[in-house]
Amino acid sequence: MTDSIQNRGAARRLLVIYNPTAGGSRRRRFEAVLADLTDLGCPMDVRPTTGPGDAGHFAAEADAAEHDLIVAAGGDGTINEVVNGLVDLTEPRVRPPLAILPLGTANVLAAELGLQTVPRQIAEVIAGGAVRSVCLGQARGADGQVRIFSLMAGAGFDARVVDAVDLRLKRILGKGAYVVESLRQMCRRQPPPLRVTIDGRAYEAASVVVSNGRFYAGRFLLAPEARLDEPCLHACLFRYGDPFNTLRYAVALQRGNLPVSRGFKIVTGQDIRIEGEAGAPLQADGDIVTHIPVSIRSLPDALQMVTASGPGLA
Ligand SMILES: Nc1ncnc2c1ncn2[C@@H]1O[C@H](COP(=O)(O)OP(=O)(O)OP(=O)(O)O)[C@@H](O)[C@H]1O
Repeated sequence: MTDSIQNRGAARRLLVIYNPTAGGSRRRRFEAVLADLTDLGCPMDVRPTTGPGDAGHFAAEADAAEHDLIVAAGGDGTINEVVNGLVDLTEPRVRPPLAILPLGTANVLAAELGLQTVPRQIAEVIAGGAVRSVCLGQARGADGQVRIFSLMAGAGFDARVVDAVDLRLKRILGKGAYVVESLRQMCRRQPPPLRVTIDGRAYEAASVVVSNGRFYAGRFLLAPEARLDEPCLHACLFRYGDPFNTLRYAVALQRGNLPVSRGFKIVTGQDIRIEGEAGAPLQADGDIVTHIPVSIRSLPDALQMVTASGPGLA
């Protein structure tokens, strides 16, 4: 499939799955990219979503005979839905590769793939960027449902923040809403530690983020050795959960030195089990998808993606 799309010669035929509410509506960027794609000769069908779930259904219905590429236009949540629609583990069939048009607040996957927010650059990557295999993660939660993630899955502090963040405030403040919720969560009761088992070895942590890529919450460095095209998950273990250390971790993340901070450790692995207080939430790619206990594993070469030459690729 990769070769056929690159050797076809003709402009890529696109199916654009568009979340009009992403990032508090970045309509101008969206329209500028579509205009540039038209300039570059790409024929396209645009399918706007009307609510949660649509993006996944549109992706699952995509037909490689009609479209050469799916373009997920939205934030990391929309991209996650599209990825879950494209990767059907029970009934594998040929589906078009995925490109992204970042319109969200954090756009972590765009950062991994080396995409900027300049419309012309985004359009050029969609129209002509190389197609590569990337690895994904799979989380099976307490409800038995499988959810796929491209970036990360987290339990503990960050999942509680994602779970409780005020979505109306997010529309107004963007990332600032997460800062407000983080401060609120710091003042709340600290739950018992998580037990994280990585390829058979057990660890204890206040929080864990299982990362498939390098970045977190934008372009902040979390797991420097992680690469999307390598089949290995990086379990980032936060030993402490008290307010002082949580604040210290947040400052270190901002400064780029979290990976060498005291009480932070990265353990790589393929199979990861997270246990702890029953019913505690698990976030994947920035949305709550299930609850612990959860089993996570790496899915090698699970998806074809259009990329620039980003830092998140080996
Ligand atoms: N038309 C729609 N109306 C309301 N919600 C939608 C619609 N389409 C998709 N959604 C939901 O919006 C949620 C958030 O979307 P998305 O993550 O793309 O944007 P964002 O939250 O602004 O960006 P980021 O993830 O970078 O913070 C998704 O989980 C998706 O289910």
